[in-house]
Amino acid sequence: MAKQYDVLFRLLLIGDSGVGKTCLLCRFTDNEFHSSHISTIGVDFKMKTIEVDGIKVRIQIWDTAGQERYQTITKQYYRRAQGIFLVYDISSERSYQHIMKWVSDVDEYAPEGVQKILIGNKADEEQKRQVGREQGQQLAKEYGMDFYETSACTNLNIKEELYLDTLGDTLHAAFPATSFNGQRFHSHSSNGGLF
Ligand SMILES: Nc1nc2c(ncn2[C@@H]2O[C@H](COP(=O)(O)OP(=O)(O)OP(=O)(O)O)[C@@H](O)[C@H]2O)c(=O)[nH]1
Repeated sequence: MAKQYDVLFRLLLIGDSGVGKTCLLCRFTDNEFHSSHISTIGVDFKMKTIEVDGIKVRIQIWDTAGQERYQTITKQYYRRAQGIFLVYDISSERSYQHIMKWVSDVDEYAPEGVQKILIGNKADEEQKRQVGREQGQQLAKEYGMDFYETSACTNLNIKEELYLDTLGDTLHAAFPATSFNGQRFHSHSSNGGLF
């Protein structure tokens, strides 16, 4: 049977409960949005395969429960991640304040040098905004992270570039001939679940 991919990357979504991690994942992989909040139990994942300059890149995106009671389980997944999205909700100052705690968990449990990306989600909720864009930029700068404001609801900034930015250096190291400027031919998704 033909090999289904050339390289596999694991990305992890972390952040407080309710910031929109599951919705971001559903947008990434299935281009869907659900308005209900069903808290993730433990860990879940979905996959997406994209083709970059002829290289089949399988991206496994892990969605972790934000609730404190699952932290022992979720932290076990940090060490296998190549990229970590730290998510807060722009309408929740509290979720933004907690990013410091999530960063210290990454420092403790993830491999050294893992790519970190700060995400301010729910950017469509302008009227309820409690966290300025500059605050996000400032925090990202402080910790050496890239920063995006997104909306899983309106599909703002949720595109392949978001994770290709994260993985670009790693992919380039594995396939030096790849420029990442080539045409992306197709992508498809599949689901998987744990717990
Ligand atoms: N307006 C708006 N609502 C969103 C957005 N993303 C998620 N939500 C809503 O926020 C709520 C929580 O979203 P989830 O994706 O379930 O949150 P989570 O971070 O996975 O939560 P846990 O699984 O408990 O950790 C749901 O009601 C979503 O519909 C967004 O970009 N904009």
